[in-house]
Amino acid sequence: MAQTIGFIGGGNMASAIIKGLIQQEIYSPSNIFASALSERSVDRLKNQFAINSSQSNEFIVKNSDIIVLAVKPYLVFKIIDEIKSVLKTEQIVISIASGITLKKLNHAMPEQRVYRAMPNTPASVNMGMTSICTTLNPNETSRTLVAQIFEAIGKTAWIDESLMHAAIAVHGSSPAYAFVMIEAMADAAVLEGMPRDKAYIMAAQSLLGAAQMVLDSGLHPGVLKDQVTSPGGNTIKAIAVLEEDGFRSSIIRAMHAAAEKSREMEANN
Ligand SMILES: NC(=O)C1=CN([C@@H]2O[C@H](COP(=O)(O)OP(=O)(O)OC[C@H]3O[C@@H](n4cnc5c(N)ncnc54)[C@H](OP(=O)(O)O)[C@@H]3O)[C@@H](O)[C@H]2O)C=CC1
Ligand SMILES: O=C(O)[C@@H]1CCC=N1
Repeated sequence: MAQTIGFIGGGNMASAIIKGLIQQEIYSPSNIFASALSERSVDRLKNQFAINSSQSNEFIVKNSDIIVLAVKPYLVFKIIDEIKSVLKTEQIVISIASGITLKKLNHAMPEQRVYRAMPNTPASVNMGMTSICTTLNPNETSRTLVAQIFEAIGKTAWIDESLMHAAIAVHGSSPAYAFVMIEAMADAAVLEGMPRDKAYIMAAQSLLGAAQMVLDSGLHPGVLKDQVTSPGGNTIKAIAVLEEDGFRSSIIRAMHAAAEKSREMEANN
């Protein structure tokens, strides 16, 4: 494992990864660096994680073996311009920004070993999913280092860059769809009289369990669904309403919209 890791941008996604890395003892807080724009965020990073935080991106680059670009996509090339003079040859740089291609990253940092990754916020509880791609050759040793970081905080997949739009839709953005579903399920339970605090736990735990069954059993989700739906029972009544209301097609259209937005961002950044 590389000795130090630095995040340029210390917001939601960087914080989720930092939390996971510390919890899994992959890096000690003293070996993690992170920058943010505001003093308030710099203080939060220091107070929350006891890491080295700063408003200076140069400070992060100078102290880190691996640099993670974790700013909003429109800022990525501005930041690269800013840190270019202090970047070391062959330094490992991972961009997690959506819609920023390897072609453009490589062009902006020709001397560095560049990776593009799409993580998600469940990294904060070590249940992340990260897709990774690079143009570096298959036996490049830094691949292992990069994979180790994300494997420590969840599952990883090496993908062709052309699949990044799908990856963003299916696991980058999808925690948000799940949170909306949990909120809606809890509201429905509250409507039926369940206390709200219990309702959130019940909704979240049942989705967590269902997801774990898909991963552990290897069974088709439809088979697992059939195991819940007793003939003439409660579940099939609910499924019938979901189908009437276009639940599946709504998800498919929503994810297509996320992927389309990603394509648009690639074209414009
Ligand atoms: N959120 C998510 O679930 C996911 C996000 N991503 C990608 O991660 C990236 C970051 O997203 P997210 O964490 O949600 O965004 P946030 O807005 O939460 O975080 C952005 C961070 O960048 C900091 N920042 C802004 N300008 C600068 C600057 N000039 N120098 C250094 N730091 C700066 C901000 O500082 P301050 O706090 O002071 O404003 C903030 O800490 C995006 O490119 C996004 O596409 C990828 C996968 C999932
Ligand atoms: O919404 C976004 O643009 C980022 C990328 C995936 C999750 N959040």
